Formats: sequence, structure tokens, C-alpha cells
Amino acid sequence: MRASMLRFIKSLTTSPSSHIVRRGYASEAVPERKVTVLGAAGGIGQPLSLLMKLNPLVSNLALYDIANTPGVAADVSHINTRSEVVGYASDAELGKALEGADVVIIPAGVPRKPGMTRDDLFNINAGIVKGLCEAIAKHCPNALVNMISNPVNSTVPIAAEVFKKAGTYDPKRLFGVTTLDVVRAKTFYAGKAMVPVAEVNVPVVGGHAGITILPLFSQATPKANLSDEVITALTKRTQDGGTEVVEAKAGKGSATLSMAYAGAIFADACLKGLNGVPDVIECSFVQSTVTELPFFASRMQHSGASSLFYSCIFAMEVRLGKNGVEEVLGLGPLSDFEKEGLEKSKPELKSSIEKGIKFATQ
Ligand SMILES: NC(=O)C1=CN([C@@H]2O[C@H](COP(=O)(O)OP(=O)(O)OC[C@H]3O[C@@H](n4cnc5c(N)ncnc54)[C@H](O)[C@@H]3O)[C@@H](O)[C@H]2O)C=CC1
Ligand SMILES: O=C([O-])CC(=O)C(=O)O
Repeated sequence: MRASMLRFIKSLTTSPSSHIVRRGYASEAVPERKVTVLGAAGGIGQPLSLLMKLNPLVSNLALYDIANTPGVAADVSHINTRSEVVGYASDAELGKALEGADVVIIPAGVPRKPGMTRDDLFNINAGIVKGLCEAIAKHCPNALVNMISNPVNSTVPIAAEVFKKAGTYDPKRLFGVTTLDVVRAKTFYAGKAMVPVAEVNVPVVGGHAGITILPLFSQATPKANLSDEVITALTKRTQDGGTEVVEAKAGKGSATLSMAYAGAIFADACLKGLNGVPDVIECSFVQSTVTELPFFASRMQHSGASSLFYSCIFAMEVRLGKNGVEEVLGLGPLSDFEKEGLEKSKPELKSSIEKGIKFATQ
């Protein structure tokens, strides 16, 4: 392995000595942070648990699944990084897995097979998510919840309704993880624009299914002079990215490795926000008043001493402080193509949101 690669891995995994924080993190001591992964033994859960074990911001890693948890937890626990790993294997242990969690990541539920839409997962995953969120409301009502389970456009509203019913709902703390859409948009854009992928940024707004995924290539950086045809093709590829993987896996599930990467990036952003790192910006499916829809994925900036903040992307700029959003980031002008995409996405997004709300409130 090349020396530079070894240095990179070491920089990712070495616990700061005496809790002195390294460059890129907060300027004070690294606080204790517990992260709980629900569905930790699954296709996403395993590599995501590995990546969270590599994150020096995590002090306690709770791995929960209804099957195969002990093996995954034993395996991950042998890695010589900061966090202490505990596996929780049954419904009776869910409360302990959640107790004291700062961030709960939920990749529990069934994945798609070729020919299915994400909405086809609703009947099974809605019940799983509802049960897990009831437990979150009971055992760690202040945790930041990162919802990965599909259909995200419905599972986030389900979670919100469960929390409302329990009296614990805080819209600043519930996130649909749409980071994989951003990851894909960046990768595909870099390939066409012939720019270094590490330098690319592309906001992706809307929701997390088909045409509700709205990459804003008009705002992609570094700028590139791409034709309308190329932008249309990039947009479609980003919207169909999940299906591309589902078909390539031919019945063996959906994106797991790229999703684990995306989930780890988003959870890391949550932890940085909690730790007071300024100017942390991510896209996420969060409660918003930007459109007439109750939920909308948007770029947000979060920081603060003890809470995480969201803001909506629509033509607003945000700066965040210790108590919430201080400044909303501007969306900037949408191209005609993006405006049209937004209008087209609204009915589907609305109906998926309503379906989730109806399920959770009936
Ligand atoms: N938001 C996003 O961008 C993405 C979301 N997904 C979604 O993530 C979910 C998980 O996908 P995979 O990991 O590939 O599936 P998987 O089937 O490999 O793993 C799911 C895991 O959840 C566990 N599980 C089921 N019910 C549970 C419960 N009540 N409590 C705790 N764990 C439970 C299972 O035992 C299994 O280990 C799917 O719904 C998939 O559609 C997948 C890729 C991207
Ligand atoms: O497509 C799926 O079913 C999984 C998913 O959400 C994605 O890969 O974006």
C-alpha cells in the first residue's frame, strides 16, 4: 500500500491523543458522542458500521439488528479506533442500544429488486420504521435521526408523525438521507465536465425517488460548459442512479457500499454540527416551509454547541448559531429545465408524503 494512502487512513482513524482535537474538527476537546445504527448487520449497515468505527468523533457505537448482530459487532469491535462497540440483538435490547444516542442512523428494512419502485417497499418498511421511531421517541428523544430506509419520501413523514404523537418532534433533528444523490451527481458531473471529482459540488434538492431527485447542475462547481443534452442525461442518470445499481445487482439488493459512504458522510456532518464546527453544509430531506409541500430536501448549514440545524434551500441563505438557523443559504436561480423538473416532481412528492402521514396517523 502506498505511503500516502497509509497516512490518509491513519489520519482518519487515529484517536486524538488526550482528546486534543485535530485539524478539521472543533477547536476544543472532542466530546463523547454515541452513534446508534439500526439495521447494522444489513448490506448498508455493515460497511456503515465500519465507517462509523473509523470516525474519531464517535466514542460509543451501538449496533442493533434483529439478525446477525453479534458477529458484526464482534468483528467491528476489534478495530483499534476510539469508539467502544456494543452489539444489541433483539427487540428487548433496542432501548439499551438507543439510550444516550446523539445520532441514530436507520438503514433497517428491505431493499428493492429489479422492477420495483422504492414505493413498493412501503408496506414492509413503513412498519419497521414506525416501530423503531417509537423506540427512539422513548429512549433518545433528542437524538438526530438519519433516515436511510426507503421510501425516504414517506419514511421521514412517518418518523415525524410518530415523534409528534409522542410529543418529541423537533424538525431540526429529523433528516432523510439524500447524500447518495449528491455523491452520484458529483461523480457523474466530474466525468462529463472533466474536472477533478474531489473539487466538485452539486446541490441536489427535492426528494429521494425518481423525478423527485432534482440535481441542480446549473449551480455545479467548478463550472463547465455542458450542453443541454448532457445536462438532461446527467439529470436522468442521477435520478435513476439507484435503479442502475439495483439492475446491476440483478436481484441481490440495491446500493450498499456507496450508500454506506454517503451515510457516513452525512452522520459525520451531523456530529460536526453537534460539536460546534461552523459552516457544515449538506443536502437533506427535512421539514421546510419553502414550498407548499411539508417536506423538501434542501441544502442546509448546521453547527452549534448542542443542536443541529436545518434550513431550506429555496433562494435563501442561512448562517447557523448555537440555537438554530441564523442565516439561510440562497438557492440561487434555477434554470428553466430545473424549474420544470421541480413542478413535475411535486405531485409525486406530495402523494408520497401524504401516504407516510396517513400510515402513521391511522
Ligand atoms: N436513502 C438512500 O439513499 C438509500 C436507501 N436504501 C434503503 O436502505 C434500506 C436497507 O437496505 P440494505 O441494507 O441493502 O438492506 P438489507 O436487507 O441488506 O439490510 C437491512 C437490515 O435491516 C434489518 N432489519 C429489518 N427489520 C429490522 C428492525 N425492525 N430493526 C432492526 N433491523 C431490522 C435486517 O435484519 C437487515 O440486516 C432499504 O430500505 C433500502 O431501500 C438503500 C440505498 C440508498
Ligand atoms: O434505489 C434504491 O432502491 C436504493 C436507493 O435509494 C438508492 O440507491 O438511491
